Amino acid sequence: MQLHPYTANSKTLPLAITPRAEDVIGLYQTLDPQQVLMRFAALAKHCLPLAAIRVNDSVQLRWRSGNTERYLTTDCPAVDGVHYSLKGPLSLWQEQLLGHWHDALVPALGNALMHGKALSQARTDQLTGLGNRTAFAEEETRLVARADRHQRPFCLLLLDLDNFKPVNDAYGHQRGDAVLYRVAQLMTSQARIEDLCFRLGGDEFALLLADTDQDGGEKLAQRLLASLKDNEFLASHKIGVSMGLAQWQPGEHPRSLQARADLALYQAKGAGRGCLRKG
Ligand SMILES: Nc1nc2c(ncn2[C@@H]2O[C@H](COP(=O)(O)OP(=O)(O)OP(=O)(O)O)[C@@H](O)[C@H]2O)c(=O)[nH]1
Repeated sequence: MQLHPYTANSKTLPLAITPRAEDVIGLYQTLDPQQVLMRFAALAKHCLPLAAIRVNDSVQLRWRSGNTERYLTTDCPAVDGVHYSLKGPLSLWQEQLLGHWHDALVPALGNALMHGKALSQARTDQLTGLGNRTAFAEEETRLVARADRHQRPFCLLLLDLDNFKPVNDAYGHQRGDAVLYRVAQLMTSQARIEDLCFRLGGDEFALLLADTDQDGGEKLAQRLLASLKDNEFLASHKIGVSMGLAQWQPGEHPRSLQARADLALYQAKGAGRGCLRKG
């Protein structure tokens, strides 16, 4: 089966899908992986029962042949092409059909997946793997809309490390990076799965706590504070953490919530650091 090249720039951002893929799925410069998958699944239904499932960076196409379930997996493409594997014996026409799909659609899927990956990288802090400031702003806006609609509480917890600069100065940036990474690890291990953790920049972190009121937020903050204090690596570098907590008020603008949490953080710094203040 011939692999069609896809167009990508030096940063492997997808620029266009191949003309043939365009013919078949009827999408021009498709950039949304979900859209491509939905279109793909819709097309596939005309031929035989099949579902397209996104599994991490792969797309798995599933269908039934008699009583046997078969699948084809496309991996997220390397720069030189798309890898795929076929499971189970196929009839000639199935092979032809898959070949046709493969030729036409896999490059498009590859492009779309790469775009998804690029989008996700643009929202990720490369050092810690947490969401970055862009992701924070998007998620905060989303939470405000959700809380408004469902009348649910949510909290913003801001963290700022104490005495971080001396670590960089005394041991170098690599050690400073290790401190930041450890803080991120402790944040994610203490938070619930639905809490969202971010590094806003430098030694500033944030947590968005969905469906959580001030009391719930305080419990998490105190637990996190204790685990940060107990951490030997951080303690050996005399790293502390100050925190500011604010619960979103109905109708409140995200900027105002941030300002209240920021003020609380400032008060925690003023109160001697290593503690939590509420806004
Ligand atoms: N290692 C490392 N350092 C960084 C990074 N980003 C910012 N910094 C450093 O973080 C430090 C932040 O400075 P401050 O906010 O004054 O740090 P601090 O000593 O914790 O100050 P207080 O909050 O007043 O206790 C600066 O020295 C920055 O150079 C990074 O990605 N890696």
